[in-house]
Amino acid sequence: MSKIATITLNPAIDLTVRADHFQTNTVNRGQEMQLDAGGKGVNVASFLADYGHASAVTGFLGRDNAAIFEQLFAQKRIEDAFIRLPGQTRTGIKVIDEAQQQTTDINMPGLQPSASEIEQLHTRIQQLAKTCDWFVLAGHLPPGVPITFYATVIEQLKQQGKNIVLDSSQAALRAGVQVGPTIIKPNIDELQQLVERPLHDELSIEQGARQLLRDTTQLVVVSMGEHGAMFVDQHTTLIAEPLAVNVKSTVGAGDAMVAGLIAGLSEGLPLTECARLATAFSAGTITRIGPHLPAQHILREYAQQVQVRTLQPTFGVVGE
Ligand SMILES: Nc1ncnc2c1ncn2[C@@H]1O[C@H](COP(=O)(O)OP(=O)(O)OP(=O)(O)O)[C@@H](O)[C@H]1O
Ligand SMILES: O=P(O)(O)OC[C@@]1(O)O[C@H](CO)[C@@H](O)[C@@H]1O
Repeated sequence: MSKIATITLNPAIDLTVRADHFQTNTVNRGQEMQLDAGGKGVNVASFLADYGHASAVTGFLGRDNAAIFEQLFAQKRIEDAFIRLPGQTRTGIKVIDEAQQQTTDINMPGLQPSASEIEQLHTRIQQLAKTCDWFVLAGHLPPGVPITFYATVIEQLKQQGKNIVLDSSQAALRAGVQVGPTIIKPNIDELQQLVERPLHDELSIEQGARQLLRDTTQLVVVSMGEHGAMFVDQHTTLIAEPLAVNVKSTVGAGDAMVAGLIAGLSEGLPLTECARLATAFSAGTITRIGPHLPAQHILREYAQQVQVRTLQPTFGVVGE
């Protein structure tokens, strides 16, 4: 079975507050509150562990509040290859409103690593490359890290024949996309930023996603929230409809999709089945708070329920 490494330069302790009928500029009353170790790559590793896949995590963790992460890694047998920095990992505020089915995020900038700590991380990634076949590069870069960080790592890992999934945003995503990671997982906002135009319907989203394909980028997965997800490769465009579940929190829904996709691909499943499994992982996490999934047999049942349809691909339309 493939071993997977996730790289999170800017993890977060997610403070989720449920405040139904949440409104800005007024006093809100909360109903429940929970703290979880989070950040995109941490979530991906946590979901993979729930499904029985071994993984390693790296990036930067603040030494002063690392305990919540260390507990998660120990509980789920995730290899902890994080570099410790002085200070505290950022906190991410997540306000969930079950009544209006809304999630509001406030993400802080995070701890700034020094140049030598960034160098240490490059070395750590090279060490992980000795045992891992899949690399997930995920999340916003912290202050002080060059926006070309992901691009540099992708180029190195590609030369070593690794599979790389990129899930980031803004300039770091743009730079990373240019060097051709194996898979890119933008949401609609991120895809719009990349192609610099509004994407209003399935056809325009498909054209935008197809623009990112190249020799080395074999698959673009566009997550579309309550509208499901689009899977675009050289030959096919699939749309996986979301499952009708009772949504508690959508935090980490995209990370679950990345985890499900890798689980499917490393099992050698065809794209349609990968799309089903990825959607099942997302459905499994949005029914709860925190980066956790239901048991494997429930995920497999969910996967069987996911409707996947084919969209007629529009080869060559954009950029002609
Ligand atoms: N309200 C919803 N109802 C049903 N399924 C949902 C809903 N929101 C998200 N999903 C499922 O989760 C998947 C990923 O969601 P989304 O597009 O919100 O990811 P994302 O923006 O990358 O999330 P994050 O960055 O928080 O991980 C969707 O493709 C869909 O299958
Ligand atoms: O600031 P970034 O790195 O873009 O996103 C961070 C974050 O919102 O992503 C995860 C959900 O995907 C959360 O656990 C975490 O707080």
